[in-house]
Amino acid sequence: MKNILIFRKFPRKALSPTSWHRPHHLARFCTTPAASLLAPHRCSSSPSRPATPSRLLTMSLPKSDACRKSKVLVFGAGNFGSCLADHLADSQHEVFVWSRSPNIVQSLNDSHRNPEYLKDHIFPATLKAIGPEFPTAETIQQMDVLLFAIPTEGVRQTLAVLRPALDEDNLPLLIFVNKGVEINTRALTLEIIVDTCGPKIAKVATFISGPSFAKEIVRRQPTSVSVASLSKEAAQQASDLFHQPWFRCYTGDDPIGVELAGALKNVYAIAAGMADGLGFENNTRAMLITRGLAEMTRIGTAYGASPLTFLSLAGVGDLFLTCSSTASRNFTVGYRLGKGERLSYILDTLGSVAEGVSTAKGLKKVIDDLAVSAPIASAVYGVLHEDKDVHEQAQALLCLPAMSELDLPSTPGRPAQLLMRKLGMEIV
Ligand SMILES: NC(=O)c1ccc[n+]([C@@H]2O[C@H](COP(=O)([O-])OP(=O)(O)OC[C@H]3O[C@@H](n4cnc5c(N)ncnc54)[C@H](O)[C@@H]3O)[C@@H](O)[C@H]2O)c1
Ligand SMILES: O=P(O)(O)OC[C@H](O)CO
Repeated sequence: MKNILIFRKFPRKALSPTSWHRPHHLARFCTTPAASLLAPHRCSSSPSRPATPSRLLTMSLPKSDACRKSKVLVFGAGNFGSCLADHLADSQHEVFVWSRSPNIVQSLNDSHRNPEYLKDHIFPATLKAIGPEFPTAETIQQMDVLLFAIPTEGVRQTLAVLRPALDEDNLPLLIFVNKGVEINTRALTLEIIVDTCGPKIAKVATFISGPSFAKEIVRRQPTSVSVASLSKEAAQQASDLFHQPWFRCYTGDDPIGVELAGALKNVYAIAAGMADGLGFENNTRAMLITRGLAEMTRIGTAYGASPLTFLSLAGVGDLFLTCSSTASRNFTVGYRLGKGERLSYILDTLGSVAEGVSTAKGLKKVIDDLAVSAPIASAVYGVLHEDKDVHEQAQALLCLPAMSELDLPSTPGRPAQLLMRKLGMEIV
C-alpha cells in the first residue's frame, strides 16, 4: 500500500525525564502508605483532584521520541474532549481546548473546572480554554496536534471551517475520537475527511477508539485503546503522544474497522440496555454481547474491514464495556426505553451525546445497502426511529429461526474499496 507522509515532524521540545515519569498532578501525590496504594486518594493542596493509584508513580516509560512536548488543540470540551485534554496536559504537553460555550471557556480558565461535564474534576492549571469563536488560522497553524472530540454529526462542518488553515505540506497530527456514522450520508469519519480535506490529509488521519469512559480516565483508572491510521507513522506518533502506564495504546492499520467497531458498539449497547430495562438478566446480556459481536463482524467484513479488528480493544473491548455498565450513555438510553420512557424525553434529559441513536439511523442504510443480516441493529433502529414497541421487538428477535453461528459474508469489501479508491489507494 503506497502512502505518502506529509505531516510535520513533532513535537519540538524534549520533556525532562522527571516530568515524564511523574506528570505534574501526580507529583503532588508523592508518598502514600502501602495500605492505601490501590485507593484513589486526595491531596490537601488540591482537595478534589483525584490521584492515580500511587504505585503507578514508580512506573516509567522507555525514553523515546514520545518524551517531547507537543502543542495540542482539542476541539470539543465535552466529557471526552475535556478528559483527553486533562490527560495530555498532565503529560506535560501544552494543551488548548476549544469550546463553543463561553461559560465553559471562562470556568476552565478561571477555576479549572468544566461546569457542564466532569463537574467534580479539577483540570490542570496549564490547560487553556479558547472560544467561543472558532480558533483563528494563526492559532491552528501553531499546533503540532489537532484532536477532534466532537460528535460525528459535527465533524463535517468543523473540518470545512478548518480546512483553509491546513497546509498539506506541513500538517499537524490529526486525531479523531468520535464514534459514529453520519446520518444522511452514512459516511465514516475517514470518508468525511476525504470529502472535506482531500485524500492527502485523510491518509494521515488517526483514529483512537476503545473501552474508555471519560470519568474513569480522569481518575487515572488503567485504560487501553486502539490507535489506527492508514499511515503507520501517524499511528505511532499518536500512540507516543497518549501512551502512559494508565493509558496504554495499541497501534493498527485498519482505521475503517476501528471506526466501524466504535460506532457499531453503541447500537448494541442500546440493545443491552433495553434488555436490562425489560428485566432480562445476565444470560441475556451475554447473548446480546456475543451475537452483537457476530453482527458487528459481519457488517464490518461486508464493508471491507478486517474481521480481526472486531476482536480488538475498539471491537469486543468497547462492546463489552458499553454493554455492561450503567455508566454508558448508550446503555442508559436503552435501559430507559426498556423501562417505558419516551426517546425524546430521554435525550432531552441525558445531558450528553449518545451517538448510538443517530448511528442506528446511518447504520440501517449501511445494513440495507450491504444486504447483511443484522437483526439486533435492525430491532434497535425500529424502536428508536420507527416508534416500534420495545417488547415486541425483543419478542421478534427471540423468535428468529435457529441459524449458523459464525457466518461471514462471502463477497466482502465494497464500501471500503470505494473509499480506498477515493483515497487513491487499493486494499491489499
Ligand atoms: N464520553 C466518553 O467516555 C467517550 C469515550 C470515547 C469516545 N467518545 C466519543 O467522543 C465523542 C464526543 O463525546 P463526548 O462524550 O465528549 O460528548 P459530550 O456530549 O459530552 O460533548 C460533546 C461536545 O461537542 C460539542 N459539539 C457538539 N456538536 C458540535 C459541533 N457541531 N461543533 C462543535 N462542537 C460540537 C458539544 O458542545 C460538547 O462540548 C462522541 O463521538 C463519543 O462517542 C466519548
Ligand atoms: O457513554 P457511551 O455509551 O457513549 O460510551 C462511552 C465510550 O464510548 C466508552 O468507551
